[in-house]
Amino acid sequence: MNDNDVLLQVKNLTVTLPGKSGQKVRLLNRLEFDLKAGQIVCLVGRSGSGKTMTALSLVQEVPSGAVLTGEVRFHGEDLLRLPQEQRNLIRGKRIFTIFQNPMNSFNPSIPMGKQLFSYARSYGQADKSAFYAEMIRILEKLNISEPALRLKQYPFQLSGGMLQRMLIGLAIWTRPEVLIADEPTTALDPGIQKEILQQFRLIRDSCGTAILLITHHFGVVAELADHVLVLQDGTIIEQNDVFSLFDRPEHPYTRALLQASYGEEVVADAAGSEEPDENVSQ
Ligand SMILES: Nc1ncnc2c1ncn2[C@@H]1O[C@H](COP(=O)(O)OP(=O)(O)OP(=O)(O)O)[C@@H](O)[C@H]1O
Repeated sequence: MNDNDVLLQVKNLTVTLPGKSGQKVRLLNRLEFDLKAGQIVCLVGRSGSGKTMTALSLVQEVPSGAVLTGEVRFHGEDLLRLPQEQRNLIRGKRIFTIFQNPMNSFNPSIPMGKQLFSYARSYGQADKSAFYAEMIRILEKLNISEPALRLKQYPFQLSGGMLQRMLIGLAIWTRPEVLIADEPTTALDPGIQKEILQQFRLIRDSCGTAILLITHHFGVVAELADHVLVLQDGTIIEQNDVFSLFDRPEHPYTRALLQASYGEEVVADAAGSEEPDENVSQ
């Protein structure tokens, strides 16, 4: 990897909200980092440190009233200054996002397969049966039972964990240049978590996708990350390659995070969080 491989370059990224007494509240403070082709970057930090806000900022989806400044350069072009139409062409296929609540990503009144194919068609996939066959293969790998049936069902008929895997499946089908995933496996059981993380590695290896993965788990970081960003109160207080960060964490906050998760298994978070009933609303 060299500097020419930088796909996404974040400079001075700041998000402010108007506060009660007229003072501005900074939710993100001058973030600077790069995502290179084929690199997995993990973003870690305590709850409320701004991890989700960072992901939202990268695709210009900050809450209403919030002001986003700085630069998010994709192949050198600043997304914050691109016309909406051009941004929309990049978002979705070239930059794919997986957020925590998968229900928000789907239209509740359209069967899963139909909306997945409609997405695929908008990116040039004309052959419906080839698309279904490929999606079914991907969904099987993600441990979705009866994938052909699931594609006929509506989102409300699937559990949250299944919807999340549908979205992850679509990301795998898409082979994006950049994948931004906010705690994508938290709600899933340990075996499935491992498989999904493995799939992320495969996308990276086979397509050179740059992945920004938000996680609470240093076990996941140790297993997947090339580079780590540590966020505290909206500021990146430390970033380093994964080996250096584990060997020589410089900031006391990073050391505290590492200590708190010392001995944690890769999938410890999901232990005991069994996936809910698949046919929630049937
Ligand atoms: N819609 C919103 N409007 C105003 N402030 C918000 C909004 N969403 C988040 N915040 C604030 O932004 C800050 C960062 O929140 P964010 O959700 O990014 O944290 P996080 O690190 O992702 O936390 P968690 O690990 O719990 O998901 C917090 O102070 C939060 O209160």
